[in-house]
Amino acid sequence: MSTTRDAADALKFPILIGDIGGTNARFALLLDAFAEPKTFPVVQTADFPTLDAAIQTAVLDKTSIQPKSAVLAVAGPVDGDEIDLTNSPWVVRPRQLIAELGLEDVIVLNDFEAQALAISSLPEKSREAIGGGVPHEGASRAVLGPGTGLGVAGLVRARRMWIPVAGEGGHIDLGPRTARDIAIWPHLKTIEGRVSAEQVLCGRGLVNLYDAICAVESKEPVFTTPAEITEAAINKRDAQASEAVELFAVYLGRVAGDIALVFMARGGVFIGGGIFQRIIPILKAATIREAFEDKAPHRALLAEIPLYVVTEPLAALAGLATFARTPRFFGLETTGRRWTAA
Ligand SMILES: Nc1ncnc2c1ncn2[C@@H]1O[C@H](COP(=O)(O)OP(=O)(O)OP(=O)(O)O)[C@@H](O)[C@H]1O
Repeated sequence: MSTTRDAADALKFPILIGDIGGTNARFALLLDAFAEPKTFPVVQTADFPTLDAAIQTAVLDKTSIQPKSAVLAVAGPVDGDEIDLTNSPWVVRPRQLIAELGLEDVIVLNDFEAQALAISSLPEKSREAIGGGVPHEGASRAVLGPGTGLGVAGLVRARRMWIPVAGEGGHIDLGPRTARDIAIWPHLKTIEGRVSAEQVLCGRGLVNLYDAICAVESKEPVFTTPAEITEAAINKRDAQASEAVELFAVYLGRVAGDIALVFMARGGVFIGGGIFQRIIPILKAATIREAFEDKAPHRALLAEIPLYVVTEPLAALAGLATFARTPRFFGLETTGRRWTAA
């Protein structure tokens, strides 16, 4: 059973923070309210049988600091005392973490809440603008992150707090817009007949898009992983891989524009996640920007909204750290998601 303590109740330092994706897990320790987080090397979830083993090996065995609390963000719905991860066999058991790691308090959030927390205070050096637009300081923001899946969240400003809104926005429909799209769409693998955004805008989605382009061109696909496709595109070794990466960015710009409309995100739309960071050198900003703004009858509105790529790989950890230090600045409901030692 989780307790009903409020998020505004301060956590005791040192605080272990963790961003646990389907592929990678990133950890840091927060010694006090002012120190920079002490980060640890990124680990692959597949390399450890359990989360507890990963924390023990990747963090606790590397330091003499004993955390008193933990704030973990996981890719999966947080319900109950056993939290399954969507794309990994790990199960998060907060009661077990408290008993075995000597913690007093554990908060488990959704990974896209963490991305939303990250964009509340992302420094300029950790982002790169795609085209124009001017951020409105007190306005809402939004974040999209293609990784193992496609995460989407809004960050709404109300009552002098930031309120992360993490839904399932990665599963909205993605439709064709250009003649080229119309040629490609029939070849995309669907989910129960739908081309959802996540069918295209994530690691396996990039492979889906590449395969569809090969089918249109009557070419046998030569690559099977997202990394092979981006590597071939970066080195200009393969026309279909290059087009797949270019269209991936265009479609992401298109969905980012939709999300901007949903949240009226005059504070900016941010693209996070590992894949986009890897393809920054070959991104064509003008075509992504055009896809973002192509939203009649609201083109003028979109033209004012900034679009950013998050360039800091540990942005979510920084967001979790900001929350862990000052939970009262965030409207985050932790009922059923905060566990305390008896
Ligand atoms: N060089 C690369 N180019 C493109 N995609 C890659 C590359 N390397 C890994 N990927 C893909 O990126 C995805 C993992 O994304 P990311 O690095 O953001 O991990 P993650 O944080 O665990 O993701 P998530 O939080 O969505 O589960 C996987 O689908 C992987 O196949």
